[in-house]
Amino acid sequence: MTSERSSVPSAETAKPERSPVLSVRGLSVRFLLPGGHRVAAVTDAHFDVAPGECLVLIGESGCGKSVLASALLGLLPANAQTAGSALLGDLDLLTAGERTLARTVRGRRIGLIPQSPAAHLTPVRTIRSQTEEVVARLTGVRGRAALRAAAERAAERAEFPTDHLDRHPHELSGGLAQRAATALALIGDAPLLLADEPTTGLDRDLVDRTVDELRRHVDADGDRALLMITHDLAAAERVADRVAVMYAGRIVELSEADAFFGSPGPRHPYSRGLLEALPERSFLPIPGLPPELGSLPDGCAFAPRCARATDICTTLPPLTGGPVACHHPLPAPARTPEAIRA
Ligand SMILES: Nc1ncnc2c1ncn2[C@@H]1O[C@H](COP(=O)(O)OP(=O)(O)OP(=O)(O)O)[C@@H](O)[C@H]1O
Ligand code: NI
Repeated sequence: MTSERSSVPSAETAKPERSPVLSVRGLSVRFLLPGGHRVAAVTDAHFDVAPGECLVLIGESGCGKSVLASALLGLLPANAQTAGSALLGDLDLLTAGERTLARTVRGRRIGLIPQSPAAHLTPVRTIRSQTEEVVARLTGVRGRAALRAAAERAAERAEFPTDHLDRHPHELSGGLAQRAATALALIGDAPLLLADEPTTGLDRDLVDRTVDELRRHVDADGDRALLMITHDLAAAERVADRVAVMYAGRIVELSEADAFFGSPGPRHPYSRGLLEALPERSFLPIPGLPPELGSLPDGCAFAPRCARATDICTTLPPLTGGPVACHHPLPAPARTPEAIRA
């Protein structure tokens, strides 16, 4: 997918001097349960998302991806405790009050592309009235004619056909509902787009179109970034500049997408297993199951499932100093002169 991105100033040109759109440091989330039990849903996450960049977060069901997204949006339930920081510009999302988050962050500084657009859209109102309402709330546009025109522009921006604006959500196909939800998410011109499983339930063509559109919205505005969560590794490969792999609440690998999906491939044995489990690769599932987040082992949580594990894996592998939190990462193959030239 690199060719589709090559014409735009993406991560390579955008990254070096400009400050990140989002900077997450030591983010942890614990759920406190009755009886003193604690669920370590997210542990010590560190990552940046640069202007113009798409970072995709992958990992098996239950590993903490959505909890991480909820933490950024200030939407964790009352029994959650957070640590660390998540800077969006100069605002720490983890310590900001609900009033700030509701008034200035959700919709305005973070555009949320929902998992299930049908559930996110109000069923009893037309797309036009919902779009006009969001335009009125998030922009300075006032007056009937101006709102109508602005809503149509918002629809066009997400390639939602304006002649469908007077329909209700149930009268739309899955793809059009996703575009309507995307149109709403883009209205606030938020610097960060956050998409948690935006392609669930869509067929392959629609998955491709949806992620291509997200990519286009990032490329169209060099200051914007996308953090996308997905199970769908093909969608991740299509859209990502970088990939973060989460296992049992920790980001265990953070790699350039080209290296991850191409050569040398994933370096953490878990990420390698995820990719190799795909039908078009070796189609071999990773043996065993992920651990309970309420009772994690002391060392590497993947060790019990890992063919490369040794005694040292009972200690926690640090992520610092490299992109892979593993005592025995897969080697980066020696680069031949041909490969370097290519
Ligand atoms: N309110 C809560 N109280 C206790 N535990 C919770 C709560 N919300 C989530 N969890 C736990 O946090 C863990 C991470 O859940 P999360 O929804 O982030 O997973 P996920 O990676 O998004 O999975 P999926 O791919 O299925 O969406 C799960 O083990 C879940 O049971
Ligand atoms: Ni989730």
